[in-house]
Amino acid sequence: MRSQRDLENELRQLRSQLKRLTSEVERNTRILRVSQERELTLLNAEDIASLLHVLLDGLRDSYRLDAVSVVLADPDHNVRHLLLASGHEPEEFPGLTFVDSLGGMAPQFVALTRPWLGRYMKADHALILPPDLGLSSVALLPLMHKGRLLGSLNFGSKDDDRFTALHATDFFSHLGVIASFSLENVLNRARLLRSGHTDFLTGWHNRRYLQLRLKEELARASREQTTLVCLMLDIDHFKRINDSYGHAAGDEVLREVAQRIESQVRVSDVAARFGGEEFVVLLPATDFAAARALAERIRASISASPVSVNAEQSEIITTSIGIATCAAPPQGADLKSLGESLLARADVALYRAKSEGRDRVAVE
Ligand SMILES: Nc1nc2c(ncn2[C@@H]2O[C@H](COP(=O)(O)OP(=O)(O)OP(=O)(O)O)[C@@H](O)[C@H]2O)c(=O)[nH]1
Repeated sequence: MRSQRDLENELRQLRSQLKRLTSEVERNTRILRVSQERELTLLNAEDIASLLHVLLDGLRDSYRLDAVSVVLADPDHNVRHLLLASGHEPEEFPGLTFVDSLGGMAPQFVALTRPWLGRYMKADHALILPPDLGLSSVALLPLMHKGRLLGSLNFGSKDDDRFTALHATDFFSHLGVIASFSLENVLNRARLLRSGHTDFLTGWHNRRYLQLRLKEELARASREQTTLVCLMLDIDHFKRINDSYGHAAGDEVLREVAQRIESQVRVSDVAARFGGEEFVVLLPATDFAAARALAERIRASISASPVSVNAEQSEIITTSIGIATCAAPPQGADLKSLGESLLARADVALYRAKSEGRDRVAVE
């Protein structure tokens, strides 16, 4: 039979075990509650800026992290412009980095389809989480949309054991999915607000408008039996402007280039910003010789005088231009594929102008 003392000992042990378990359950309940609250805040974010605040500051406080960062692939600067259009500068969000491509940011990005947890290595992770914070472990959560890696949400801790390859990653996967969904949601809301036919940066028409007008102009060319010419223009080595002077300077250059093109074309021409640093001009009822002369004038007007990149500095900007022509389409022609082929041929010519040395006009 067990003695009174044994029983008392056992009871004491049980009590302390119960206390430990209760506090563990309480802690887990608290973490679960905090996680659920955070997830709701993420899902309810109404705009990009609020979402970024929740991701960067909210998650850091809720999960008591030493650092949080977000890296987003934004090669066409679309996300940055949506952010600017909502009245916020990217610089307001320390911890947010935009890149043209994720490759080279961290070796794990090559195949980041699930969260990666492990040691913080300066050589591998300095571009995504600052090396001067004394971080010891990291969790990299992929931000995906339709199977494509859009970026990553990154957690850093000074604690070696906080994120290790031994940890279960279900919690992080779930959070990554919620964060990705919330990001796509606020981006779509912002895009909707700005949909329409105007390019926010230059005030020019955008690609959607160009595609509509292209079909209309081809229909007219078919009706009136005239030729339609397409100029596709791309700024040379534009990445260098962004890299040397920053994104805002790059934007200024884009605006100035748009103005210089505009000053050369007729009101009846259709000019649009086609993509990042690419512009398209459609010239209805124009013959090839006139179109080529105009392309040369545009090219010369852009490189003729330097463009200011900030209050003190300016740079000579050059452009490459590709020209393609569509002869009067026969009645009943497939205008959609004619339009696609015209743009594609202008793009091939543009590519040739680039490969032949840039700052020139090339013909299909
Ligand atoms: N500031 C700014 N940069 C943009 C925008 N859209 C695209 N870009 C940048 O434009 C650059 C285009 O670079 P690339 O396609 O490598 O071409 P490039 O440097 O112009 O070189 P080439 O075309 O080969 O002469 C990328 O760095 C984009 O991030 C924008 O709206 N604003």
